[in-house]
Amino acid sequence: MSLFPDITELLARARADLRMGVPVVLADDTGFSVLSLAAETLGAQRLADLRALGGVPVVAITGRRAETLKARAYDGDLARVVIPADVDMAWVQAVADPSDDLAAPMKGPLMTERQGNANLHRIAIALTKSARLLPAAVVLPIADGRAFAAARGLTCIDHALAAPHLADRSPLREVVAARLPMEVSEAGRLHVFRPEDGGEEHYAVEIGRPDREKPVLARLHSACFTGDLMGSLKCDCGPQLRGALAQMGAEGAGVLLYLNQEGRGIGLANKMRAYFLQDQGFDTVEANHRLGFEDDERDFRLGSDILKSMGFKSVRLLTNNPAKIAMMERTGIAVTERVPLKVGETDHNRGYLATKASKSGHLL
Ligand SMILES: Nc1nc2c(ncn2[C@@H]2O[C@H](COP(=O)(O)OP(=O)(O)OP(=O)(O)O)[C@@H](O)[C@H]2O)c(=O)[nH]1
Ligand SMILES: [Zn+2]
Repeated sequence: MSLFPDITELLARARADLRMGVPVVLADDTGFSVLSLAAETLGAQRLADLRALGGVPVVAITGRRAETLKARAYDGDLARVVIPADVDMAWVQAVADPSDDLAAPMKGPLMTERQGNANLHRIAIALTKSARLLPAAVVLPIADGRAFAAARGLTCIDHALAAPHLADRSPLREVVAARLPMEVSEAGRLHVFRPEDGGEEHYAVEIGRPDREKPVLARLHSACFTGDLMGSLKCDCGPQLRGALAQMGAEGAGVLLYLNQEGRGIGLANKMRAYFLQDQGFDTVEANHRLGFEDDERDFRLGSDILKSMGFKSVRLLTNNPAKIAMMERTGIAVTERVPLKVGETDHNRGYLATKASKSGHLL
């Protein structure tokens, strides 16, 4: 029945709910269900109301965050930290947010759950990540979640339907393309791609009319508000963006994908949290881990999705990142040449570039 929202639509709704601080219900096929809220947007009243339901609420955090907090992650990739009855909102937020880890370390040991199934907690964390919030969810088991959700107008997510969607990217559709004369080339065109799941749109800037049968000069650029637009000296994104476009203009052909994966896929707010940690002495990778993220949360497969839908089969890829080359090759876009893109080293980003080379395998 097409007048009911499908799982993609329900997930989009759940992301919006979590960003606003509204709970969502997660349910599996065994009759187990939980109420889940994003730790970042949890309000004091909702915590009190959650407690009034009875049972033991936990904060589900990633294994990365658990490592920093020295909490035992019995589920491997995540830990279920019990919320003691006598703590307040600030405690929950300190579990999720590393900003005060050094100034006001949490008094441990944190108790983590070992029994039971963490599948719904895993979905809860994945939802907070895809909502670009801190990767931490307050989770409480409830009886008959589907009826609970229906009675309160809450979004209810079915585990079996949601799991494959959260692990994969959503199909993209080209919405529009139009001529865009630019400084580097008057023969520019901007294409806008929209995912089915209500997520971020991505763009392709096509320069000239590249031959689809030959390798095209291409760049997969990830959004960096601070570097691309503000002239930040902390990274090399702005010069890379302009350098890539200039080279395409000079050659008369190329395609630059502008992927809205700000902060290597963690969003601008989390990237700024990472910058706050970097000012405390952590490097770019350590900062991501302390927040509970992996080094790089981007999905480059959508780059090959866009290139293929534009008719390209092979690329000369402007990059220093071997992961991008590997992902293109694995997803059916041949990389005939790596074109190095070394521009914009400053006193401020020298350490950042060195960390990317030593920890993330970037080519110098
Ligand atoms: N989380 C996090 N993201 C950052 C930081 N500095 C820059 N970024 C983001 O990193 C991404 C940079 O991506 P790219 O320019 O594609 O860089 P790359 O993966 O190094 O690959 P190439 O530039 O192709 O060699 C952008 O999304 C930036 O917003 C940081 O310190 N932390
Ligand atoms: Zn940047």
